[in-house]
Amino acid sequence: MLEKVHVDLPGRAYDVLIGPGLIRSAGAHVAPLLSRKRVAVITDETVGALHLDALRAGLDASGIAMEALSLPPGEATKSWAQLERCVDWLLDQQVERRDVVVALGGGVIGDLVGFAAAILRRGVRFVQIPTSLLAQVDSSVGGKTGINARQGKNLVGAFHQPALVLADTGILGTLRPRDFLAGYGEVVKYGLLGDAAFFAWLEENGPALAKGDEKARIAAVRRSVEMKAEIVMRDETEQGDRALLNLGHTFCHALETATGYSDRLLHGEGVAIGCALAFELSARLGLCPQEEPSRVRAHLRAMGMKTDLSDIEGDLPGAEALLDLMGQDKKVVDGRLRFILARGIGEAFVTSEVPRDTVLDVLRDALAQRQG
Ligand SMILES: O=C(O)C(=O)C[C@@H](O)[C@H](O)[C@H](O)COP(=O)(O)O
Repeated sequence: MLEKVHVDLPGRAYDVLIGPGLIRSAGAHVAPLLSRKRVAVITDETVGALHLDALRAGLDASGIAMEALSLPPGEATKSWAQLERCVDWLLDQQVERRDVVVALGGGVIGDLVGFAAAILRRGVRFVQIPTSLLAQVDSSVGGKTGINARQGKNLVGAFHQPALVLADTGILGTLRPRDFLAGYGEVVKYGLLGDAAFFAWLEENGPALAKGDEKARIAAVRRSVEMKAEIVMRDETEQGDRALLNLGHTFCHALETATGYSDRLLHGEGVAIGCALAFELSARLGLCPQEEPSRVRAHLRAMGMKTDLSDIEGDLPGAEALLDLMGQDKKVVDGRLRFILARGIGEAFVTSEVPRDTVLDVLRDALAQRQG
């Protein structure tokens, strides 16, 4: 029942293995990468309590010793302070250039540990063992690593590809429903950006997938990773096409900064809301019929997901302030915002031809609904 997606980057090719039981069999997959039989694992306290013993047993079965560091869970861990802590600990463990660091956790741990590996001794290999749906379908693949800065999300980082990704779908059942659905926001993104048939499949199979249908989960993770791998192989460092993977993220990152990277809004929830706003903006600009954003929203609602700004509790800044936060987006060129818009479901494209006033109108209307 194991699926494999190969990310074929010259000199940095790697496999993404997808299926149940991969943590318990991790040793067999990691062993070929090792020059000595030990690894340094970094995780968070929640994931560590659930999966560290299984990983230790899985490595031990292949004679691999492990040392582990557990960090606090949550987006606030993607910080300078925790980066320093990781690097300091890895140096204390005398991790050498030919060793392998393992990131066991969700997107926060994968991004942070990947960045620590990228700068440790100018680059050490790392293995991603993503434990959230979001990390399995998105952040563990493609080599974007980094931390957040006071000025915005993911503003400090490096491209550093993993040497292997083990996406153990058997453990997705340990996720809180809220975290599972947040990850599903990224799954929907793939259908919206480039595969209308996949989006239609999600409309039909999303509810079963959320309830725990293992076959549907594997199929969704596989298709998402396949789409991500295709785009990353075309454009590893986001000079062009890779920006498509940022659908919904310009809005999302501004909202995450506005809500202080807190529990008020999980990253995947922001992506879902951001995708709905990107489709709304596309319809306002006459790029697609109004039925398209309505269909996007209908699916997110049917899945019980956050869909609109009115689903975010507490205060939000005004439209102008949100637009200012978007100005920190990494896609900005010569001070001009670039958006991922769509001519329809599955037909996204990158453009900087977006009038500021139309974006403000969309934001103002979305904010007005919160009062309504
Ligand atoms: O891998 C990519 O490329 C993506 O844009 C995937 C995003 O879903 C992901 O959240 C990424 O970390 C955001 O990248 P950023 O460059 O906008 O920080």
